[in-house]
Amino acid sequence: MTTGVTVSVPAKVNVQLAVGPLRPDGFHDLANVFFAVGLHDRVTAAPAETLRITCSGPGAELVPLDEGNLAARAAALLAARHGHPPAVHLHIDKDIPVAGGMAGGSADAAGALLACDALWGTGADREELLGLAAELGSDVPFSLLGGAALGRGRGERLTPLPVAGRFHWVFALADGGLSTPEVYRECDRLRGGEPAASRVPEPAPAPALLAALAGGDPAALAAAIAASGNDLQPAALSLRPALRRTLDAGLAAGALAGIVSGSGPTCAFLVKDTAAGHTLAQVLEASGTCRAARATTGPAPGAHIV
Ligand SMILES: C[C@@](CO)(OP(=O)(O)O)[C@H](O)COP(=O)(O)OP(=O)(O)OC[C@H]1O[C@@H](n2ccc(N)nc2=O)[C@H](O)[C@@H]1O
Ligand SMILES: Nc1ncnc2c1ncn2[C@@H]1O[C@H](COP(=O)(O)OP(=O)(O)O)[C@@H](O)[C@H]1O
Repeated sequence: MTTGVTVSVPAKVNVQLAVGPLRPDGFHDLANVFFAVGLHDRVTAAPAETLRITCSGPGAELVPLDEGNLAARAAALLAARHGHPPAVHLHIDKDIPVAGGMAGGSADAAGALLACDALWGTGADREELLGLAAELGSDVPFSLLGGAALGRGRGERLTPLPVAGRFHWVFALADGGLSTPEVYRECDRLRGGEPAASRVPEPAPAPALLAALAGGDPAALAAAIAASGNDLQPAALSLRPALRRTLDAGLAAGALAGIVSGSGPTCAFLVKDTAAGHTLAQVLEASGTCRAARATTGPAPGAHIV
């Protein structure tokens, strides 16, 4: 008897996020260098009469349990495409910070696609799942893929990137989230508003950053992050000035690089090894500039059945 299918899905950090002009459809063209890390949500799909969502873990109370939940939308989309009734109980066990700039909702959507496909036997291939993922959100395809990848377009057109070895990270989790559309709007405002925000040059990945990933060189990656960085960081800092203190605390404690993760407010710090990660996490927690700090590594594999 099938009791349920559980899928594990990683969080991401954007080691480079170059944001281009505001497009007429309200999105921005990106050069988005995604990197999957070892914080995971687990999505379990179990047989049910209707579509039902439950959620546990830190921040679960912030996750919508209605049809607005990205995992519910994923299940409904897959069901509709295959003429299957959208009947499933999805349980989300969260470890990815909610509204933290680490693609937690996208992870849950990717997890729901894979788990429902297995539970229902819809037999969607990789290409179909990636297409459905792109309909659900710009970051959802990468949650399926994992590893490291360059996202073009609004972030959904992926090219896998080679990475040598493992990179060590510490994530400083913040109290409260930031809204992704608000951060993009603030980015446009800081650029001088329309039409100036539409005249920004086309975004491009930094060759030195891609070489540092491929070479497995943390010092070179740190230099490339400092040089190319995250175009949404000024907007996140403008909306949440306290993040400056978090970044300063991590850098003062010896991190190789510090960067706001995507639209924030999580801050990501690159460190040289496991020991440095544990020390930095302790120092950050003691600094009072974050709610909690987590040391982990990447690249992590994309959504997979466990
Ligand atoms: C900023 C990033 C970086 O990876 O992630 P987060 O930090 O939110 O996790 C992504 O671009 C977030 O992608 P995702 O969260 O999937 O966004 P979507 O649901 O597709 O879009 C939400 C809203 O964000 C804005 N948006 C998103 C993507 C993009 N390339 N340009 C945009 O302007 C639009 O206002 C859009 O209506
Ligand atoms: N399964 C889900 N998990 C988390 N948030 C979700 C989910 N479905 C919808 N949301 C909504 O998406 C918003 C963005 O959450 P999330 O994807 O965690 O952050 P981010 O876009 O910063 O990476 C949340 O505030 C929440 O209202």
